[in-house]
Amino acid sequence: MASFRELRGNESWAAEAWKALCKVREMAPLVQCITNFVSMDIMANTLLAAGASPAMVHAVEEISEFTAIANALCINIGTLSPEWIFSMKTAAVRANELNKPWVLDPVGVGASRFRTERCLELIALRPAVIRGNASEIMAVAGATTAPPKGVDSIHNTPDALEAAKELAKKTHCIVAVSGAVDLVTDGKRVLGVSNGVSLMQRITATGCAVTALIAAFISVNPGRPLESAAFALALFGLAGEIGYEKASGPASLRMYMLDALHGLDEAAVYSRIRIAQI
Ligand SMILES: Nc1ncnc2c1ncn2[C@@H]1O[C@H](COP(=O)(O)OP(=O)(O)OP(=O)(O)O)[C@@H](O)[C@H]1O
Ligand SMILES: Cc1ncsc1CCO
Ligand SMILES: [Mg+2]
Repeated sequence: MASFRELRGNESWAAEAWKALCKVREMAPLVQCITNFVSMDIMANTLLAAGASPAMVHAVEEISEFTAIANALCINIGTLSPEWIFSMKTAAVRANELNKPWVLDPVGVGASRFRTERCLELIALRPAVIRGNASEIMAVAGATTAPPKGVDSIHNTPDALEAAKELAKKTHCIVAVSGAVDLVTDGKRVLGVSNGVSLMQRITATGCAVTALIAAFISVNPGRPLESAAFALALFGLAGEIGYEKASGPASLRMYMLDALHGLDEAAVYSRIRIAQI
């Protein structure tokens, strides 16, 4: 196989994605997750399958000590309640104090005033990455006033591109929009990731899981949040593609996808990662 430096275009993205995955496997970053009840299982299993170490810790009494030992923090507003919001904000502030990266998943934002206002307050605390589906990113950016369909998207990622860029510029966060082609932007550059299978949308909380994976990838490459987000999305999508080869529906896809993420090897990553600068 050609050396990393000789590679160009998609092959060089693949080489970097592989390197990033190896680093996650080597360093096994501890990812603190304050996440919704639905997602806890698949999120923890996704992090473990990728080689990271998950911990679902949300009691406010523990935040000061726990965020201090975590390598990254994932905050997800899926099953929001007032006590959890307090934990989320406390953890985000603690992560900022300690210079640890944190990512935000704005699940179902736009569905209620409570959810939208709390989400905007969290964004004001400056996550490294905001990852949502197209409808969520458009709602956060104020680009749609149409009520969302709960936690599912009613838009495609190209519909959200301008909103994502504006949001990234305004907030100084990386914005990642998941869908058939995932889009990741810092407001200027845009990376498109076309790995994945549509059946992944039929498994609850795959989006939540990939947001936590982004946190793991950023923690091992803190200077490169844009690329780290793209690598996590691409590798998770690739695991979905490989899992799909054996799956007969969403339940078996969930199982085979986790197996595929655990077993991802250099050959598969080099030949199948699809990332492009748009
Ligand atoms: N049409 C599609 N084709 C291929 N992959 C897709 C498609 N839609 C979503 N995905 C992939 O599925 C994963 C979950 O993305 P999705 O946009 O469904 O997240 P979400 O709506 O936030 O999900 P959840 O709220 O259930 O966690 C991502 O890895 C994404 O790339
Ligand atoms: C189904 C569901 N409801 C709140 S959070 C969640 C997980 C997918 O976002
Ligand atoms: Mg979601």
